[in-house]
Order: sequence, then structure tokens, then C-alpha cells
Amino acid sequence: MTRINKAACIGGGVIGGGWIARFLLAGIDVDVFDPHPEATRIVGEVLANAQKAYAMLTGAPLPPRGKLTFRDTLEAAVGDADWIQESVPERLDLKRKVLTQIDAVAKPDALIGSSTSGLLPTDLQRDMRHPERLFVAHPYNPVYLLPLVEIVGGEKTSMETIKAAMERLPPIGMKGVHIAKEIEAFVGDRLLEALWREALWLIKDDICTVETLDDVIRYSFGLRWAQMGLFQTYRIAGGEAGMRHFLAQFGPALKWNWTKLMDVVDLDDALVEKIGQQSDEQAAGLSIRELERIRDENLVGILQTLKRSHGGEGWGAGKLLKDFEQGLWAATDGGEKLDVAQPLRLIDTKVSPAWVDYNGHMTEHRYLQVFGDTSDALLRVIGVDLAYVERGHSYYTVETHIRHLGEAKLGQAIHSTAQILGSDEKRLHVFHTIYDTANDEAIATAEQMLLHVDAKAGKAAPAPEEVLSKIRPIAEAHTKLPVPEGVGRHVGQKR
Ligand SMILES: NC(=O)C1=CN([C@@H]2O[C@H](COP(=O)(O)OP(=O)(O)OC[C@H]3O[C@@H](n4cnc5c(N)ncnc54)[C@H](O)[C@@H]3O)[C@@H](O)[C@H]2O)C=CC1
Ligand SMILES: C[N+](C)(C)CC(=O)CC(=O)[O-]
Repeated sequence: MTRINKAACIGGGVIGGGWIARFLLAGIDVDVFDPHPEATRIVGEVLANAQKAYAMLTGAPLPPRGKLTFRDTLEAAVGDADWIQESVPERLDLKRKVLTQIDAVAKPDALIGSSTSGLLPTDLQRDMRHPERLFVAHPYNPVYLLPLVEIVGGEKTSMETIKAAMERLPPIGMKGVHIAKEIEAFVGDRLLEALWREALWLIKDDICTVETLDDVIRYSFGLRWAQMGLFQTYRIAGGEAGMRHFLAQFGPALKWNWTKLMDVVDLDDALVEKIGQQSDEQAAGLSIRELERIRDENLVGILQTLKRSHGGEGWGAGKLLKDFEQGLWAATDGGEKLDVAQPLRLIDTKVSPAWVDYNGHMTEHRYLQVFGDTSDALLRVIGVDLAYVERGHSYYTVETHIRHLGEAKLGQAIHSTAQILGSDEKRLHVFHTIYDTANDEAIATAEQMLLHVDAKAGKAAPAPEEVLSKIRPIAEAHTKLPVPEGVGRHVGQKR
């Protein structure tokens, strides 16, 4: 995978701030230029939200955060960056000027992406000396959580640029889609604008309020869209006869008077005030930052659910997250830095919204998930990684005993450790503990027995020396540790 080494962000508002967070959390250094007097504070707040969201999103080891530097001039920010992302306000004259400035100082092989929501790349690249490296990289808000980027080239953009841009997105957890023909507003905003135009008419004509309109979306097709989009959803709606029947049944309605699509509502002062007031009432006093946090928690929950969908293979944006996490795990160093004289600290995470139950704390099967992740991390330390499993052998868990000693609440930082209690050529006997990271108090423990298996034969088999030799030094060091309280407990036993 080809990676971005250094990024520059020109414009650090809603979208620039999101790009900055996306790059930094993927371990990439970012230089920023934004003349706004409060740019540092604004970017800092977006970054804080992004970090909270990532802590809940994944237990995979994120790389060390990239270095963030604010520069006084555009030229200084562009410097030696190999991906420059322009996110200044949506005005053709301003974007052309800024892109020409970037073009004049960027490295010859640097990629220059524009966040524009709808301007044509051919128009943007008009005054550039090296227009072949300019493309639209249109993201979705919040850029640090929503993975899609529409990649659109103009008449002078080279195919090498498009290919290079597409290749650099998966390592930062994003999915590029190449839009083959340039068109104003590309694909996503074409669809959103159509919906938005119709929605404004429905408010203007007093058919419903902004709150009712949002309810119609979020309690119905909004839920469907996140996981299957439009066409696959309608295929199912056609019943057993699928899409053809759907088109036959609902196609004629397209010609009925169901839409004002091409008429643009006049956003006069009265309508702006009406929408503004209804939107204020709907927000019920929540600030934009609070709404952003709620949005992020919900998106994290949806992404995690999609990650576990389709028999655990992951689905849509959840499959992308799963692949991204596998890349992060593969990039870890196999545990060389672990202190084997202690129980191994293997997972650091936060209690995600999707993990919390009706009692307001982490629900029981999520404990098993964290303990399972701890075992998986231990297995990677002893060389039992995905490549090992693909060769036909693995460890299976044959017994688990979990004790709940405290509570883990939404957003709480927790970590887990693993202690090897015993091992032989087939068995690995471990004791895991989940701690409250704030005070190091144990919240839960799990004692597990794992068995080395020949997966093809479907039976236990001795682990090879390459694995046993990695278990031995840890197991020996752990014999010197006190036996943890709770080892060997069973349900109903007196304390
Ligand atoms: N807000 C959204 O939902 C989305 C916006 N976009 C696109 O992203 C771009 C930026 O939009 P937002 O972030 O929403 O706007 P914004 O108004 O939040 O941020 C724009 C930033 O650019 C800075 N700026 C102005 N002139 C500059 C210059 N010469 N050099 C460097 N920085 C400069 C401003 O100080 C401001 O911080 C636009 O092209 C927009 O169409 C794309 C996807 C979604
Ligand atoms: C409103 N908008 C056109 C700037 C929206 C986008 O471009 C994408 C998004 O995040 O909705």
C-alpha cells in the first residue's frame, strides 16, 4: 500500500479540520495554513472530538499521532507535503487563486486534492502550471469518521494522479470512488441536493416542520441507506421478483406530480428565519459541539455493528473498518516492547455507545469481546496471527470464566492485561483482567483455556516450536508473579 508521508491542509474549517484529524490519527504529520484568527482553537476542538470517537471506534493499535503544525503562510504549509488538501470556502475565484499558489510551491510529485462539493476540476485547474496533479477529493462530514472520498479528475488530470490518489486512501481508513466523468456536484451531492431542494419546499409550503422531516428520514430510509444504499434496498422492495418488478410497479410514479425537483425555492429572509427558528427548537439547547459528539457516537455504533455483520465478515463501511483494523494489527511489532515481567497490557480502549445496555453500563457480551480481543492480541504476540491461521492452525478457546467486579460506563477508558498461568504443547491457560484506566481498579476478570488446533482436521494438535518458543519466556516470567485472586473460581463458590 502506498502511504502519505506528509500532508498539508489549506483551510482548517469544518472540512479542513476533519481532514487534519483523519491524517493525524493515521500517524501522518500535517502542516496547516488558515488565516482565521481562531483556527488553532477550532481545529483543536474538531481533533478532540475525533480522538474521542476513535477511542470508541477501535481497539486496534493506532499509530502514534502525527505532528500538527500551524504555519503563517500557505507556502510554508505546503513545504514538502506529498498530499495537499485544499478546503477553502466554495468560491471558484478563491479556489483557483489558492490552487495556483499551491501549484507554484508544491513538490513536483505532490498530489493536490480539492474538497469542493460541486465545482468542476477542469475549472479549478485552469490557471495551474501542473494541472495534471489536481483532482477533486470530495469527502463527507465528519471526514474523520465517514470513509468515502469522491475522486474526480478534470480534462488535464492524469490517470497516474487518479491512481495514486485512490491508492493512498485505504491506509488512512478511507474508500475512494473514482467518478469517471466530471459533473457538477459529482454523485453524492447530486443526490443530496435533490433531497434538500424538495425538503425546503416541504417546509416553505408548511407541509411539515424541520423536525418532522428529519424524523421521517431517521426513523425510516435513513437507517436503510447506511447499510445498503438505494438500489439494493429497492431490489429487496421488489419482493422475490427483485429489481425488475420494483421498476415495473413504481416506475410510473416517477411521472406523477410527486416532485418540485427543478424548481428552486427562494431562500428569502422569511424562509431562512422560519427554518432557523424551527432548527433552534429542534436542537433543544444542544450546542453544535454537543450535537457533533452525539452524531459521532451514533456513527461509531453504526460502523461497529456493520463491522460484525454478514457472519462477522463485515458489510459496507463496516467491512472497510475491519480491513483497516487488520492493517493496524499487522503493522504492530509482535510485542517486542512488552514487559514480560508483568501481566501483558494488550488492549487500551473506551466503552463504545454500542456496548452499553439498558442499565447504562457495558453489557455482558462486550466483556467477552474485550477478553476475546485480549486473547487475540496475546496470540499475535506468540506469532499466531492471520497469516498463521491461514496456514491451517490456530488456538480455539475451550473454556471461559468471567467475574464482574465493577462497572464500565459509556466513554470510560479501560485496558486489559493477560497473564499466562500455564502452558504445554497444546494448552494455553490464561488470566485476563479489565481495568478502569483512570484508577487501575479491576472491573472484570476472565480465566480461559485455549487449545492449539489443526483447523482442517478439526482437532487439537501440538503447537510448533516457533510458537512454543515465544510462549516459553513469557510463561516463565509469569510464574514469578503472584497467582491472581480469583484463579480457579467457579460459580457458587464461597469467597
Ligand atoms: N461543510 C460541509 O459539509 C462540506 C464542505 N465541503 C467543501 O469543503 C470546503 C470547505 O468548506 P467548509 O470547511 O465547510 O468551510 P468553512 O467555512 O468551515 O472553512 C473554510 C476555512 O477556510 C479558511 N480560509 C479562507 N480563505 C483561506 C485561504 N486563502 N487560505 C487558507 N484558508 C482559508 C477559513 O478561514 C475557514 O476556516 C468547501 O469547498 C466545501 O464545499 C465538502 C464536503 C462537506
Ligand atoms: C452541503 N454540502 C454540499 C457541503 C455537503 C457535502 O458536500 C457533503 C456532505 O458531507 O454532506
